[in-house]
Amino acid sequence: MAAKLSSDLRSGALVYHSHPKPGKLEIKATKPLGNQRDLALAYSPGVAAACEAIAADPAEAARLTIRQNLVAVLSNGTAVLGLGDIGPLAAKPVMEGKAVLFKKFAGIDVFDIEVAEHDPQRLINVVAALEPTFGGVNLEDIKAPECFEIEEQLRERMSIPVFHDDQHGTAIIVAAAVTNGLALAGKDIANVKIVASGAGAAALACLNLLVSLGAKRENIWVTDLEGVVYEGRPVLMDRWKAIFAQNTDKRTLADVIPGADIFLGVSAGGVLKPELLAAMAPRPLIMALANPYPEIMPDEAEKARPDAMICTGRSDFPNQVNNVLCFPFIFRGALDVAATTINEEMKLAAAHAIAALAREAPSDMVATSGGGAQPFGPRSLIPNPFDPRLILRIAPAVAKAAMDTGVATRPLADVKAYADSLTRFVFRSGFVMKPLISRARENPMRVIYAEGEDERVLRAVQAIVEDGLAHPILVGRPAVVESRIKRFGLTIRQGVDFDLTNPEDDPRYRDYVAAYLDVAGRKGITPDAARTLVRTNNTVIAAIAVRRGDADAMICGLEGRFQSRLRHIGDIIGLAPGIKEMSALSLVITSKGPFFIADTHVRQDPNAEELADMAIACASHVARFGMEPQMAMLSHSDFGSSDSPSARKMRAALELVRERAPDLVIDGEMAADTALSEMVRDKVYPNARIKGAANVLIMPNLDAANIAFQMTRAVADALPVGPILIGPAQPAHIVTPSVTARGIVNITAIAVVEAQEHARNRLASAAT
Ligand SMILES: NC(=O)C1=CN([C@@H]2O[C@H](COP(=O)(O)OP(=O)(O)OC[C@H]3O[C@@H](n4cnc5c(N)ncnc54)[C@H](OP(=O)(O)O)[C@@H]3O)[C@@H](O)[C@H]2O)C=CC1
Ligand SMILES: CC(=O)C(=O)O
Ligand SMILES: [Mg+2]
Repeated sequence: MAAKLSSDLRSGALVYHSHPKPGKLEIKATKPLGNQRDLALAYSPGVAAACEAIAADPAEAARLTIRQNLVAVLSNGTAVLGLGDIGPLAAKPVMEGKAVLFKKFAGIDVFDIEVAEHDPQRLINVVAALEPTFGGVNLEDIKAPECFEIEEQLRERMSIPVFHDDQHGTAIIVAAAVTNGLALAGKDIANVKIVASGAGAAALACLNLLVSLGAKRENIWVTDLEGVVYEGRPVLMDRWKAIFAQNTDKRTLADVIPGADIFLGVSAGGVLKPELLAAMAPRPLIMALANPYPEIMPDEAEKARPDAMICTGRSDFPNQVNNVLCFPFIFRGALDVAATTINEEMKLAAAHAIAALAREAPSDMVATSGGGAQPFGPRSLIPNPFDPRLILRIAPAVAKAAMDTGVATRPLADVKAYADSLTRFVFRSGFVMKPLISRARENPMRVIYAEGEDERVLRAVQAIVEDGLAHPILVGRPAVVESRIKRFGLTIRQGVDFDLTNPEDDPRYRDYVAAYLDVAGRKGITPDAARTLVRTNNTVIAAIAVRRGDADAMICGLEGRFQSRLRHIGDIIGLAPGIKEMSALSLVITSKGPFFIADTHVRQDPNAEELADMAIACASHVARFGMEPQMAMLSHSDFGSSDSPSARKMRAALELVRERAPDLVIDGEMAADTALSEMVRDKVYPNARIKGAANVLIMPNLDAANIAFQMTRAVADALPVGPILIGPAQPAHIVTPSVTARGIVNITAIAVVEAQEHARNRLASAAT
């Protein structure tokens, strides 16, 4: 008997589904509906314009409605996971689940549709009639053999992709796992023996795709509820199964499994008994993919065959061979070129992209998803579902295959630009960071990382090197860095991809001590203290490297206190001309857009002068993101409504900015809602200079700034970038201990672009 769900998982899942409100989905409006005019545009009479445009040209539906991004996840509930024919209502949680995965992994909107219809022909009519609603149809958990006929007919009748996920999504990911598993075992697909348990939707589609990859039909043995599928079997046969019928007197799974290189289980929990594994070929690939209970639990399989590579469909074991690795991305690619179908070439392109991705070094984002980030090997034959590169690799490959085979009705002008644009689904910071990432790549500078042994830095450096953003220098002990790189399965190499400064043994040690004494000797630092610090304090080492020109920018702060890091940077690197004190600008990316907050980390209670300096300095940092700064001096007071000292301070700061930088778009003093909503602002002070939502919020003091920043992060699930340190003479940034590897990549791009500007300024001043 297969293991059942643990009571902890069962009760956790029921709470997850019922709280805080029932189900996993809701409909969200994407347009404002706040006044009479919005109503007239969204609905009658304005909506008629959109209707008439589509009536005149149906292609306009892609521009004026959600259709091109909307997929039906449709089931009649006849083969729900491995739970069987539990009916359409009980299938609804699975369909809602698929909808969430489509949205989460590929930004595709889904209506889940559960149809109470067993009759294939009537179901076909229902689905075909839905064509005007959707850009694609994902058929789900419809049992074999009816599912074959249903899909076949719908593909003929409909001009949008119809894709039975249990067949083809599963087949694609199985093909990728088999490709990689056989490569590791050193076996050729043409010679391997494959034994399948299950002869339904998933099994037959997987076997067909394996045959197109080179597997020999005579090497494939299929079993189902009746046992071995053999020629002339009188019961439970259909024309799709018959393709794999063998001329044999073998009748059971136990009869056919000896010598098998691959066990493909897409049937039901617990059907593969551990004692059967002993007779399998060396280094067998065991795919126990029934959900939620696999044909054999991995621990049992491992005990019986320690040399086996084991996959399941579940997320709580390594090697999750599940169609979630495919369906969001194959639809993304198909929808983005308005493909009329998903054909064999598109499926093979997806399978190859998935197999190839697993062989790349693991991604930093997988490490933070809790899914583990194992390097390619028997326990990591295929990518983790949280691997952000899935969409970046699969969707463009599929879109290109659709274009190459002539089924794309809206071909892409530039596949590379399309692939770049997909980063918006991966990194919430992707769009906002894009201008800086592109500029960093143009001229990567040397960035030194004080905490060069930290896992997040190493994972970030892998991404930075792959993306060509910077030449990293790690402060760290070579043996530690080396062993961690190996442990995390990264491919970066010292001396090739990054340089190393070893605090315990660097030939420049004496010079660094001398350089440190040069700048800090007059601040009470004795030579003895300097020698110790230059051996033990990695922030000091990184800062001296920047000062001496051994690096162009530094990043520190993964551990320790912000203020002590700041002091070292101030002492060693010093302040840029015209800057009296440093400050910190933080970016938060929310669902309503990005905005900057200053000063979130440095100055306790800046006066009007200091606030004005800070606002002017912030503007150039914001401009690097390709945004026009719309700045607001924030207060509890709205345009003079209060005369408190802090309101007067913000008014005075505004006046100073206006004198010193008259072109800056800035206004105040104003409350936060006045700054963020034009509608509110129009009521308070319609003549304000800023337009739309302010994107730079200058706060009256550190408490206000830091609280606003942390609250936005927590309440709005906003993504932070920074803090960006403003004011050091050369680029230096202090991240916070909660930073992720992606956060380090982002701040690196910022530092590189700053360093490029410094280099240009140095050249310009040398020339004059
Ligand atoms: N990991 C993944 O990504 C995926 C996993 N699956 C899993 O695969 C399984 C099958 O799904 P699907 O193909 O859609 O369903 P189908 O109903 O189309 O097929 C089920 C097949 O399994 C066979 N079967 C059922 N019980 C047993 C048993 N005790 N012993 C041997 N064979 C059995 C059936 O035999 P018969 O033909 O005789 O009725 C049938 O051939 C499910 O557990 C599902 O969760 C499916 C899709 C994706
Ligand atoms: C994963 C999936 O689609 C299934 O088990 O049915
Ligand atoms: Mg399914």
